Amino acid sequence: MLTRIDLTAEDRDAVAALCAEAAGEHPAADDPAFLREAPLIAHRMPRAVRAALAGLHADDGPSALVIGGLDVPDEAIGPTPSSWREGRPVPPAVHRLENALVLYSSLLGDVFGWATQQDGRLVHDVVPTRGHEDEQLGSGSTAPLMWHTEEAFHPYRADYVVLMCLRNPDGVATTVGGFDPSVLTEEERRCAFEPRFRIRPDKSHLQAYNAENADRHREGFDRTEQMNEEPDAVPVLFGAPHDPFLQIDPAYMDTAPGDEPARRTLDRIGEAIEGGLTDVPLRPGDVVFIDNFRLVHGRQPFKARYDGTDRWLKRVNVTRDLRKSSAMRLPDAVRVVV
Ligand SMILES: O=C(O)CCC(=O)C(=O)O
Ligand SMILES: [Fe+2]
Repeated sequence: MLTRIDLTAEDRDAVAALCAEAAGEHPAADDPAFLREAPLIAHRMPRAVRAALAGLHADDGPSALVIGGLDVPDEAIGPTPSSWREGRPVPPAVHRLENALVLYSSLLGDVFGWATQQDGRLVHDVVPTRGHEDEQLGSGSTAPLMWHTEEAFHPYRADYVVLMCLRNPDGVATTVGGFDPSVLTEEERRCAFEPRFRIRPDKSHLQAYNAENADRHREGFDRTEQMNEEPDAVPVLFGAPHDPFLQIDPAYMDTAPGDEPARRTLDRIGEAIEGGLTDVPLRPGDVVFIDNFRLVHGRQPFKARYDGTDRWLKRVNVTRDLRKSSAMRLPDAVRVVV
């Protein structure tokens, strides 16, 4: 399910040099000119990095990859922000690490964001936030974050979710799991491929969690509201019957009232996933790439400290084809899906 490579000392220096060079030329990791150039710069990444990401992209082996070994200077990155809204301006050491995240990611596809999440930012902060402890959100803590497909509700969800660890003092694990369709009966398999399931947006896409750009992104909030009130019926499995893709988020999902076979099928898939979850405790400098069509992910519970030393991840969404969402993007923000 998961492979891991660690940068050699030489490769670590090479990656750091590219990130520093880019930081000298572009003001931020989400700067449009940097994003435009990132695939080109990434051609100069060490061969081991390019080979590992090409392997994931080929889609014929393990569906998650950890690239470890980036240097994270704990002092220089500053305190863990208390929410995704904080942490600006980005300290130079964090800017360079965000560059690494974008450069790695651009070897897989196009980095993009959501108008309705973290105010349309492309590089997200995943940090525990006061008041969210028991929420099914990246900013939760005491409650386990139930495994899910990222943006399972959305037709243009990421092909890959990429998480970079800056800090994780208690070794809290990200969970990763896949699904083996052979556990289903023929009838259940047919049911899973039929549009009998409804997936709602998670709370991070609600306007209340995104106050600042509410007007600019009105269309996006209206659409998510609509998806929340009247979710389309979708299948839970799609693609090749013998090797299906998965869209599932049990915490935000149901079946039509009275559709017992669909309920049973969903439960069966859920049990199988649950039984095969793997803990991936990220260390500072680890970047995990998760194939969001094949694997689900979540997080073990933990106790937040709220003292600037908390667990801190950076997250980007990557699509293999930004064009497919063109009808749902803002004209002046080509990488933001509304
Ligand atoms: O905190 C984690 O390890 C995962 C959180 C998560 O699900 C996400 O950021 O999409
Ligand atoms: Fe997630």
